Amino acid sequence: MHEHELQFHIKCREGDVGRYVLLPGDPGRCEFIASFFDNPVKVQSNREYTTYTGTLLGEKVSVCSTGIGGPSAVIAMEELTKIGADTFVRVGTCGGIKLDVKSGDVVIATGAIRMEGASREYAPIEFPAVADYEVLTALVEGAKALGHTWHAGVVQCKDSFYGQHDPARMPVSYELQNKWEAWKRLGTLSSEMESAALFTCAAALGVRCGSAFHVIWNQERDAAGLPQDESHDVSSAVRVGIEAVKRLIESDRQK
Ligand SMILES: O=P(O)(O)O[C@H]1O[C@H](CO)[C@@H](O)[C@H]1O
Ligand SMILES: O=c1cc[nH]c(=O)[nH]1
Repeated sequence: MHEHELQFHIKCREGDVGRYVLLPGDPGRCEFIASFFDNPVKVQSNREYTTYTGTLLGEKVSVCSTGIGGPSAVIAMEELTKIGADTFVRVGTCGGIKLDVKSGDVVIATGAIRMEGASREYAPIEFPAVADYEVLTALVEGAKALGHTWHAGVVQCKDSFYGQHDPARMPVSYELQNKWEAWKRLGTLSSEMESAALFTCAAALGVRCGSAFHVIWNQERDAAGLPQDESHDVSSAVRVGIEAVKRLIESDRQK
């Protein structure tokens, strides 16, 4: 499929999106993210993929939702790359694992555990799913500038949301629970679903990708009997993502 052609899933073509694209999972988050752009326009909506384009600092930027999980996320990345995007910032939600990661905090992924399927079709399992250094740095600088409570480190990705939340119910509980214990001992910050596939796909395509998340809750704090809220306001993570894109635009202009 060529760049001038309408892409099969996102239904966008060359010219519809900017070089910089924010990638939320939830299509319902796109309008809010686009409200930070100048002159945002809804470009398309098909399946889980809703796309808006506008500008930041005079540069064309877009937001495109990816749905839940690695398979649909890498379809978005593949098709957006074909029509000119080369820098991706996932803005998602996650559940905390490390005890000091609390509801309402922002987590920035330095790398992602590949306990999912899509990345295995891009790289052997020995290849690490890591964030692009420039995007990662921009996200950390953005979080610091905005004064949010943030953490940077490894996140875990999986394909089954309920395998994370109710592992004992699964016939493979012996595997899920033992691995979860390992992620805890290894200091893993939180769990989400798309970054491992996106980071690995980005490496295969030669594009840049990083991720920032709003922490909804922390099941390990619950298990430890620690105080715990549940927060669904994703605006801090979105602002960190927008701030990072602005920083990337500025630093790319210096190159
Ligand atoms: O809020 P989003 O970006 O969808 O991210 C997280 O939320 C979904 C699960 O509820 C998964 O997509 C997970 O990665
Ligand atoms: O606990 C959570 C919260 C958001 N997304 C996940 O995958 N897990």
